[in-house]
Amino acid sequence: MAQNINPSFVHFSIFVLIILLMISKSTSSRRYLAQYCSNDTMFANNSQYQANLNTLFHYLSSNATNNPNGYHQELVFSDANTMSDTIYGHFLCRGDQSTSSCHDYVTTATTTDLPKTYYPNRKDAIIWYNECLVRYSNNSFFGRMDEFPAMMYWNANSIYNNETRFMELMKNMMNIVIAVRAASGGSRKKSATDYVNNTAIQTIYKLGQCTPDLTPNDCNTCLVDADENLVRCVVRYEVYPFFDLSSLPPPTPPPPPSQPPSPTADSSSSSEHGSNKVALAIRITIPKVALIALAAVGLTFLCCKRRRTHKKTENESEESISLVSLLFRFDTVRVATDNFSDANKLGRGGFGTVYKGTLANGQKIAVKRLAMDSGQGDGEFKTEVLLVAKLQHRNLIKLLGFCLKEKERLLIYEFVANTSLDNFLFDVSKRTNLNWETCHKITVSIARGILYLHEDSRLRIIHRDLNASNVLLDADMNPKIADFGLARLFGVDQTQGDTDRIVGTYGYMAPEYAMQGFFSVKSDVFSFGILGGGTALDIVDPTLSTRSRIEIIRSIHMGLLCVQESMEDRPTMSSVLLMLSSQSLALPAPSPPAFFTQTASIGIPRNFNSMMSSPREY
Ligand SMILES: Nc1ncnc2c1ncn2[C@@H]1O[C@H](COP(=O)(O)OP(=O)(O)OP(=O)(O)O)[C@@H](O)[C@H]1O
Repeated sequence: MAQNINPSFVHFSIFVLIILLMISKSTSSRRYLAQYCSNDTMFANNSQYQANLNTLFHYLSSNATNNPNGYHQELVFSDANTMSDTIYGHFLCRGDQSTSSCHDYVTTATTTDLPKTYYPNRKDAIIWYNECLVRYSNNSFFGRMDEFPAMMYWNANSIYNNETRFMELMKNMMNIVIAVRAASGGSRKKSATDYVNNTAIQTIYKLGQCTPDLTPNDCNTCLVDADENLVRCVVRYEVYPFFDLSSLPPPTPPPPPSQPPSPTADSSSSSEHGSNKVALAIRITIPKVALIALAAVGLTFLCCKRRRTHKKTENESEESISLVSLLFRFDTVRVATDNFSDANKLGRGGFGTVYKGTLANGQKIAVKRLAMDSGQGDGEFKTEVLLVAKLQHRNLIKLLGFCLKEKERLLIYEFVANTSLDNFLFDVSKRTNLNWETCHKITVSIARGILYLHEDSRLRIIHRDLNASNVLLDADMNPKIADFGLARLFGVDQTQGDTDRIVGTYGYMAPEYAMQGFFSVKSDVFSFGILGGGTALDIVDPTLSTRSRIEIIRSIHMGLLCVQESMEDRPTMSSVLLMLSSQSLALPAPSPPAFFTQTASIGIPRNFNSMMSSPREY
C-alpha cells in the first residue's frame, strides 16, 4: 500500500497519474505498462512531421536489430538550418534483455503501440514496457537531466513491518552495489542487477540502469537519487527474479574468516553477489530483519533521461553515433576550405565537387559539396550520412560529419592523402609506385572492407558502385572504400533487392544489375572481380619474379571467378579473402565471364586455362 512506501513516491506517482498516465490497453503479447503523451502539441495528418516520425520509427526499429547495447538515439529533421519538424527519439532496453527481445519490443512500440497511441497525433510520447522504453519528442531531451515525464508502477502487496529497515536495505543495495557497477559499465551499457539472498525478508531482486552515455559520476548520482526521489533513471525491485539471473556477475569469494565486520558494513546490507563488504553486511542484518513478515513487495519506477556528450571514446559503438553529433556548421566548413576555393578543389565526381580543407585544430578534411542538381535526394543523402558514420573499418573511408544549409549539402570525410586508385592504375608514371606487393595488399584490404560491409558490420550493406575511383589510398597506400551514397540498407537476412533506378559504373556492374536492376552481395563481388583482377592485369611486368607472377595469375583467376555470369557461381567475399590469403588453396576453373565478348571484359588471355595448369611456365 502506498502509505508503506516513501511518501515522496506517492506524491510523485499521483502527479504522474494526473498527467495522462495510461495503463496498458495493448492487446499485443508485449503489453506496455504505460504511455505518456503531452496534451498540447499536435501534428496534422499527412504533415512533414508525420513523415519524419515514420522515418524515426523506422530508424529506431532498424537500429534495434542485433543491437548489443540495447540503446540508440536518433534525430530526424527536414531542414537542418531551421531545424523544422525535428524529432528526437531513443530507446532503452533493460540490461538483461537479449538483442532479439529488444528488437521485438522496439518494433512493437514503433510499428504498433506508438502509432496507435491513445492520444493520436501528439508531437511527443513515451511508452514504457517492463523490458524497454521508447520515447520521441519535438523538443530535444538529449543532454538534459529530465525529471519528467516519469512513471512509477507498483504491485498491491506491501511491506508489513519495519518498512524503514526494508528501505534502508534497498538503498544500500543501490548505493553500494548496483549504482557502482552500472556506473562503471562503460560507454556502451550501464546496467546492473543484484539480489539480497535473505530468507527472513524474502529474496529481493533489484536492477538499475542509466543511458550509456552518462558519465560514471552522473550515472551513479542518477541511480542513487532515483532511489530516493524517483526521478530520471530506470530502477526496479521485486521479491521475485524479474530479470535474467544469468545477467548477474559471478559470485565473489567470501571474505577471510578472520576479518571482523566493519561498522559501515552493518548499515550497508546488500547481496551475497555483491562485494565482500556487502556479503558481510547481510549476515549481520539477517537477525535484525528476521521478524519482518513480508508477504511481497514490488515497486517499479521507470523514468527517462538522456545526456548527450559530443566527446566520443575510441570504442564508441555504432549505435551511439547520432546525426546531431555529426552536424558541422556551414561557416566552419567554409572557413576550412577557404570559401571552397579552386585551389582546394580535389576533384569532381558524379555528385559534386570535392574540396580539401583544414579545421581550426589542424585536422585535414575532404568536403564533398553536393551539386544541387546531382539527383541525390534527401533520402539518399541521409542514407549516406547514417551508413558511413556508423560503419567503421580501417578500409572504409570515415565520415566525420555533414552540413545542411538551405540547399547546400556537404559531407565531411577524413582526408586521404593519395587520392584514388584509378589515378595510379591509369597513369603510366604513377603506376610505377604500384609494385606487386602493394597491389596485393590493396586487393586484400579492399576485400576486407567489402567483407565487413557484407557480413561483419551490424548492418548488411551492398555498395553497388565499387570501382577504382571509389577506392582512396592513404599515405601508406592503405585503401579505403568511399562513396556509400549508393549503398542500400538491409535487414540482417536481406542480401538482395530490386531497383528500378540503376546506379553504378558500367564496366564494373554485374549483368543482372545492369540489365535487370537486381543487386546483391554477388553484384559487389562482380565489381570486386573487375577491380581486383584488373588491378593484377594492369601491373603485369616482365621483370617480375616467378613467385610474384604466380600470385598475379592467382589474382586474375580469382577475378575471373568473381565475374562469372551466373551469380550463384561467384564466390562470397569470405571465400575470396580465403583464396587471397592461402596460396595453396586449389581454385576451381572459372566459367566464361559476363560480357566476355565485349570491351568491358577484364580481358583474360586466350591461353589462361593452360597458364593455370602450369603457372611456372608463364
Ligand atoms: N576523402 C578524400 N580524401 C582525399 N581526396 C578525396 C576524398 N574524397 C574524394 N577525393 C578526391 O575527389 C575526387 C572526386 O571524388 P568523388 O567521390 O566525388 O568522385 P568519383 O568517385 O571520382 O566519381 P563518382 O562520384 O562518379 O563515383 C576523387 O577522385 C578523389 O581524388
